[in-house]
Amino acid sequence: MTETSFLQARGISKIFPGVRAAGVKDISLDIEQGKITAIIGASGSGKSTLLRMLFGLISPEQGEVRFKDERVWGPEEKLIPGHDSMKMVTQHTDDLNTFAKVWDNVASLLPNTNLQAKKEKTENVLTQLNMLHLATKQVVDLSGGERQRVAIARALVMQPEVLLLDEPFNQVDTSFREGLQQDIRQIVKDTGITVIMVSHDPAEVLSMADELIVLKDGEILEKGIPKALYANPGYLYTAQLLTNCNVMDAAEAKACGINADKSTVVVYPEWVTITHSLTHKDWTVKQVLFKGFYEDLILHNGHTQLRAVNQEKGKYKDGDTANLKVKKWLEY
Ligand SMILES: Nc1ncnc2c1ncn2[C@@H]1O[C@H](COP(=O)(O)OP(=O)(O)OP(=O)(O)O)[C@@H](O)[C@H]1O
Repeated sequence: MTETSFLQARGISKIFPGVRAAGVKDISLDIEQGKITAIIGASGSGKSTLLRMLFGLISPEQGEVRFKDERVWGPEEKLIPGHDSMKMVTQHTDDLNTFAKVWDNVASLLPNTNLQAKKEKTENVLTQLNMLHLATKQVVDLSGGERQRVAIARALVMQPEVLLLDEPFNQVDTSFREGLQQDIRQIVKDTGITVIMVSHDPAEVLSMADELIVLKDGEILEKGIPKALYANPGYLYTAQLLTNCNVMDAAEAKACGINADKSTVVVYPEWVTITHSLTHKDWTVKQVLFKGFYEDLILHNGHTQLRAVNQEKGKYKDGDTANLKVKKWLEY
């Protein structure tokens, strides 16, 4: 078995009939063991369908999914749909028993054949997810973020080889989200579990994933490691998924000092440097948006609007004139 044959899809398709026959079209991919792979794409691009096919919840109409060189069976071929070595967590934590304690929600999934092992496994997983202190609380008394942790603990206690996460942090507020993301990264490091996640959040996929797969209209547009894809996305679509970038035509780019060969120019906000200027009055600060440890400046030159990151908070106010320089840009 080669390293790349851990989990693989070969030419899988699933088209849902309708006005715009949508779904997943002829996808082939290899998921590396012990890594976090994130599937990103616009709404309706087929992310969830792909994840569900990898798990065996949807049968491909063409092609096949293989896990450790064996076919992943679809729901028609298996009594309990979903591969036994995989577990999936979505944003809907419906299968939690809200009136039972956290401990029982997790432990109840394990057999009673070895009570000591049952206790140890439950304790381990609650410790890994930093929720041992909540063990005796009823789920009904937990916050949305804590409930998501219970759902993940229930998946992990079964010691799956693959954990599939379909936007599991959607309902979780930012502070909770980051803690959970860190814990999952740590669990991957400690246990070697393989994670495949679907997410809309650029910050989340960039910080968590080892590999990104970009889906567009049911097909893989490109893939790569987050740093490389962020720095040099092959498509405008990817750049817009990964960052709130400035998109201009060649004439607008010229006003920013860019001589572009192609028709579309992309400038990330952090690639714009600004200096106060009393002589160059081309650009005016239209808005200063406080972002915590930095500011976003919305600059205007009469025709073009540009978003720039400013680390020197308080330096600019609405109406200031500014000189700007673009350090880097992408052309499409
Ligand atoms: N059971 C279904 N029946 C009909 N069409 C479906 C079904 N499931 C998905 N689709 C369609 O297939 C396309 C892909 O859906 P999917 O949920 O995989 O996309 P997604 O990228 O996960 O979207 P989102 O980010 O909005 O969740 C969409 O156009 C969707 O409407």
